[in-house]
Amino acid sequence: MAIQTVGVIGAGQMGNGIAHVFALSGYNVALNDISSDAVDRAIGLIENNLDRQVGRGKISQEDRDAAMARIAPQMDLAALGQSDLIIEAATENEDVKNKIFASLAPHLAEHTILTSNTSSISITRLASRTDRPERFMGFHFMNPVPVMQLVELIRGIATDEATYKTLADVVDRLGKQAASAEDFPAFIVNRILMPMINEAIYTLYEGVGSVQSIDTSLKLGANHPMGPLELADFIGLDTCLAIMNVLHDGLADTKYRPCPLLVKYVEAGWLGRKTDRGFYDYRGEVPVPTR
Ligand SMILES: CC(=O)CC(=O)SCCNC(=O)CCNC(=O)[C@H](O)C(C)(C)COP(=O)(O)OP(=O)(O)OC[C@H]1O[C@@H](n2cnc3c(N)ncnc32)[C@H](O)[C@@H]1OP(=O)(O)O
Ligand SMILES: NC(=O)C1=CN([C@@H]2O[C@H](COP(=O)(O)OP(=O)(O)OC[C@H]3O[C@@H](n4cnc5c(N)ncnc54)[C@H](OP(=O)(O)O)[C@@H]3O)[C@@H](O)[C@H]2O)C=CC1
Repeated sequence: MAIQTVGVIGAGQMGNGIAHVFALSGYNVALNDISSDAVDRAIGLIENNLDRQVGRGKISQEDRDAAMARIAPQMDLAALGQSDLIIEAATENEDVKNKIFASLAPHLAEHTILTSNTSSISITRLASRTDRPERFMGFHFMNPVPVMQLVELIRGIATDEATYKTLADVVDRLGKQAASAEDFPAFIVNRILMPMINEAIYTLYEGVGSVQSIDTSLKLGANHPMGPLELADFIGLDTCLAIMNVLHDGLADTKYRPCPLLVKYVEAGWLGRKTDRGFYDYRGEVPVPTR
């Protein structure tokens, strides 16, 4: 099936990046969130990011204008139901995601493909609560979406071949690269990345190194583009904790125990860049370590 219209639910850092790349590739995008402020912020960010791409000669002004014209804010979730493809990119919480899919159910067109950008939650379980597990898939973009090449494709137990093929074609049209992952907790990228980030937080918790020395070590000693604590702040500490909890619960192995310091930061509401404070404080000119 050829996808033309896309509904994106959740206009946070992933939702804005997903809307950006789909619009730039010629898809019509309806962008939804429970908060109209979040949608307004996302549209502003997309404009800035497209402008930067124009400034660096990556895209033309015409491409930028056409992409912006293809993005429509849509506060009515029901109106997304007629889209060819829906990408749920709301908060990493299974209840939130189930409620979104339940609210959408009465409004869906027969052919609509449902996907979730979840970082960790079982696709089979999310799909089983909908009326179309065969047309449901994990569609996992990486942050920042306009820059990162990979999209993980995760089939639930019931996902049909036509759905998989349609999404693989979409990834091609976006100019990105797909990797298939089986439906186990946190799939591939986060199964490997998140325990490393959690271990970096344990390294801080146990006093082995400071925020600065841990990040410098991995940047200069292992050539990572960002240190693990900087990356955790970039992803969002609430999302990191949610992923560790899914790994811990789903694989029942203590090696996935979330670091108590990560829990404390989330309890404080210090969620990283999105709240201006996490392992770094971003409120000044330059980020300052908080430990
Ligand atoms: C949690 C999950 O479920 C899965 C995940 O996503 S895990 C997270 C995966 N992501 C990562 O690991 C990111 C690691 N970090 C990086 O790769 C790099 O630090 C980075 C690409 C984010 C920034 O790179 P940098 O060299 O420090 O910065 P900079 O030169 O300013 O940016 C490089 C490019 O990215 C663009 N960019 C940077 N941040 C951006 C953002 N938030 N949105 C859009 N574009 C962005 C810049 O415009 C620039 O584009 P051009 O090459 O077209 O000029
Ligand atoms: N951060 C990352 O690096 C990556 C995240 N992901 C996944 O993408 C998803 C989104 O993450 P991210 O963008 O970082 O999160 P954010 O916290 O930046 O954004 C989530 C957005 O979803 C909104 N939201 C919450 N509930 C609903 C709802 N019922 N209907 C519509 N919108 C809702 C939130 O609104 P409010 O703030 O008002 O609650 C917020 O605007 C998660 O599943 C996450 O695991 C995947 C890859 C990378």
